[in-house]
Amino acid sequence: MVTKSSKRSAEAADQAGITALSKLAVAAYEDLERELKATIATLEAQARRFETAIDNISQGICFFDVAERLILCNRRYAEIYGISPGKLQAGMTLADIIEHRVAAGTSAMESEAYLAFARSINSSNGSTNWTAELNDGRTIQIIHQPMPDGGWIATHEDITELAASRVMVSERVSLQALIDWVPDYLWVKDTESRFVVVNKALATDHGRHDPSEMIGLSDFDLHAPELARQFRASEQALLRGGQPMIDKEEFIVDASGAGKWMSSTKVPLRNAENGVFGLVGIAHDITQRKLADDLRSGQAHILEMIATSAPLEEVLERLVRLIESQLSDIFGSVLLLDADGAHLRHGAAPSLAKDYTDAIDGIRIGPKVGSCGTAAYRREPVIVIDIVSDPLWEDFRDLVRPYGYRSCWSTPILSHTGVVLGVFAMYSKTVREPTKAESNLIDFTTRIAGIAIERKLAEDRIHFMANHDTLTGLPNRALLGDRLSQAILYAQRYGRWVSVVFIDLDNFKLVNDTLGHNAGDLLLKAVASRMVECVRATDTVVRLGGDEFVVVLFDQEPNAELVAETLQKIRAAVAEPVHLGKHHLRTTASIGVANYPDDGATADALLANADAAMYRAKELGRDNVQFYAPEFNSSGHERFLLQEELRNALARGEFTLLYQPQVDLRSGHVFAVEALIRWKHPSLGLISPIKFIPLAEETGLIVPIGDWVLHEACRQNKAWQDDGLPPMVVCVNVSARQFKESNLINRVVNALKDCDLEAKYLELELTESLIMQNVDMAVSTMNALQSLGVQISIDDFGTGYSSLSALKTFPVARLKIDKSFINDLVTDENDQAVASAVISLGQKLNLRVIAEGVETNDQVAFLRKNNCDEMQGYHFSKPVSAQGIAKLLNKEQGGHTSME
Ligand SMILES: Nc1nc2c(ncn2[C@@H]2O[C@H](COP(=O)(O)O[C@H]3[C@@H](O)[C@H](n4cnc5c(=O)[nH]c(N)nc54)O[C@@H]3COP(=O)(O)O)[C@@H](O)[C@H]2O)c(=O)[nH]1
Repeated sequence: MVTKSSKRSAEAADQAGITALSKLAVAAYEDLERELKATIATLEAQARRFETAIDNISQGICFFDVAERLILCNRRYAEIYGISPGKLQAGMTLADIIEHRVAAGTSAMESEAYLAFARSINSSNGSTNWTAELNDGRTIQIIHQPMPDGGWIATHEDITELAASRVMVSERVSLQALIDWVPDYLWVKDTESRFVVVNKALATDHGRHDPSEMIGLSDFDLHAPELARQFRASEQALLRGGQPMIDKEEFIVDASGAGKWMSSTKVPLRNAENGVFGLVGIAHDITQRKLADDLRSGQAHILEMIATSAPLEEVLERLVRLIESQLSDIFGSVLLLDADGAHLRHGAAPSLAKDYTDAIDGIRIGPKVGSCGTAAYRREPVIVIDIVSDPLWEDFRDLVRPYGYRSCWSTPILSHTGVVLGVFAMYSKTVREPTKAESNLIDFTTRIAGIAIERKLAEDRIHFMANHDTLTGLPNRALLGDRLSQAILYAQRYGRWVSVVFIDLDNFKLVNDTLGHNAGDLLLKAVASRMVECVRATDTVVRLGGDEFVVVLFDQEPNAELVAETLQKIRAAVAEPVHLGKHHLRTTASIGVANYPDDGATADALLANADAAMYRAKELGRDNVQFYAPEFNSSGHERFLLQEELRNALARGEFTLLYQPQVDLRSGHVFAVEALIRWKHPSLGLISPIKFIPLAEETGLIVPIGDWVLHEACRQNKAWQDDGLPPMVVCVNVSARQFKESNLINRVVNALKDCDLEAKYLELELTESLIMQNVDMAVSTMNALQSLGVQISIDDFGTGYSSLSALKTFPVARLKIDKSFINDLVTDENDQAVASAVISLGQKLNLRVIAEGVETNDQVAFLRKNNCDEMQGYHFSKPVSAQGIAKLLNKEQGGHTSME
């Protein structure tokens, strides 16, 4: 039971309890509040740390509640979407934020579409990873994680660059297979010239098994530094300038060490903003085309060299170098076959060891002389695969060993007529046969080398012919000037003499005319080689033409006697008989000498003076030596004066005629006279026609002078007849110039008419050489003269070039054997041969033959014995005046002067 006190006390106790409880409650609340504050502070600190932390991560992050309100987002999120952080407040709806993004151009889609999309992925169970392609071109990767309360957390990462590389990588992966099929090099490089994409061809040639091994490498990892620098420099320029490089030829060395010519094209790569972010390259191996081009242009160049007469050594060297540039491990060599046809001489071997080429220079060809000597000998290619074991090289193995050549393929170089000109050889340091390409190049080289060598030989021949006499092989006039000038320079420098010797063979023409040109040629050759034997190798013997020679005695002691000794040697050598079958030909020489410096300072002066001296030798009866004397040349001035005098001589009546009788050898009676002109100069005295007739010819004065002779001879002949002397023929010499005058016939007709002389008493003497100048014209003029009744004879017969066939057609009555054949008739077999040949020729052609210059009984006896018809000469009478002839004929009529 409950009492009052107990109730009160119970109530008091309740009050105290309540107070205590309330105190406790207050205390508990305060504790709680403190704790709560502490907790809140802790939480706030955590929240700040969290915010700081999420603000510093590289991804954007955002939290949304179930009502699509923003709880939290970091700074990166604001950055990614281009919204100022101040605008992004907690509590903003997703729709608001999307509006901001649309406005900033950083939305992937329109607001409604985006909201729908966000809600759909938020309603899915798990997280969603997706990429948003923003309107501004960036790619954002978003991982959306729904929360159990219906809100969500999402991270946003800008993966634009990554996406690009991913594209590249994925494209690369798909392209790789494709580009690996391409045989050319294909690659992509970044802006640092590092390979990003490489095809198999490029990787393999640069020693990489897989193209991926090349990624990240640069040219410095593939090529020599210099080449790599060049590539980098050009690529950097291309990347900077943005201009492509098209088909540039570049030389590289690949991993195997082989050199290659590439035609490279490099094009800059541009992104959407047109910025250059790399380059793509493609390179095509043009080594073969380049070699073919080089071969073609090298070939053309070599042919041009040949055509422009470049030195043979240069042509051959170029040729060998061209071949070597086309091949690897090949050393070319050209050896030339010597003129003796037995030895090989160095031609060109620019890459062979010099000691080796020196050692084989001059090697004799033969059946077992390595590759080259054997090829030249056999006239066929000799392919030695291994020098060490091939028996052909047995004798040369030790020679070649130090140089390491192991195979040698030699092919003869042939002329177009198949003559061996040399050999072309390819040496290799490996034991092998030639490849097809090498064989083709061997064919090409031997052909071109053949052309070059043949051309050189032809040029040498032409040069030799231009400077030498073909008959004797002696230098000719062209070379004379050069040699003489050199000799003068030398003599000038060392105080020596140069002797210039003019040599003219005496009566050479006779040999030619009587025994034929072959005999003449043999005589000239024999005489030429004898002259060469008489002088030193440094002297020069020149044939000027015909029977004229010049000897230049080089580096002479200044001593005329020593020069004379050499000349006497030459003279004696020339005079030695030359045996031609049964004939023993003998000739003599008229020699004139002029010495530098006494007789002339120049080549021309020395030659002119030596010539003048030679003429003096001729004048003095031939077969002698004359040293030049200044007075010889006064003849030039003399000639000039004479010419002036000659012009007036006719008007002044200074000419006169002498007559030389011609005698019939059988009856001994005079039947004709030859009219011979004389010039009686008032102060110079009697001048020989030998001196003035050539001058009259040269000046044309011979025409009026010849006219005067014709008239005077006809007049005198008629006068003799009128004086009662027995009628006879008067012979008048007609010179070449006169004969060519178109009105010669009229002149003759006039002379006969004026003098009232019957034509049959006039005979015209024409020289053989005059007739032969123009046979047709001569024959027609002779026919015209003959039809007048005038007789014609051929003077100086034997000294010209009449052919028998031509002679038959000449309307001539007589042949006159030149007196040069009569001079030594008794002693000289040749003269005898000529004289008797002319006599028998006359008999055959039914022509009378007269010998002129007959002086001795022996000559007369020979002529009679050989049935010569007539003679003229000092033996019977010298040329005499007209009165002298009258006296002589009167005596003859009285029976006192015949030859019997
Ligand atoms: N166009 C003309 N030419 C003429 C004329 N008159 C002469 N000539 C030619 O001049 C050359 C020299 O003549 P010339 O000095 O008169 O000599 C002649 C004779 O004197 C000489 N001869 C005669 N017999 C002998 C002899 O026994 N011994 C010897 N040493 N000489 C002799 O021969 C000359 C005659 O020669 P050719 O005429 O060949 O018969 C001479 O070429 C004359 O032709 C003229 O008017 N016109």
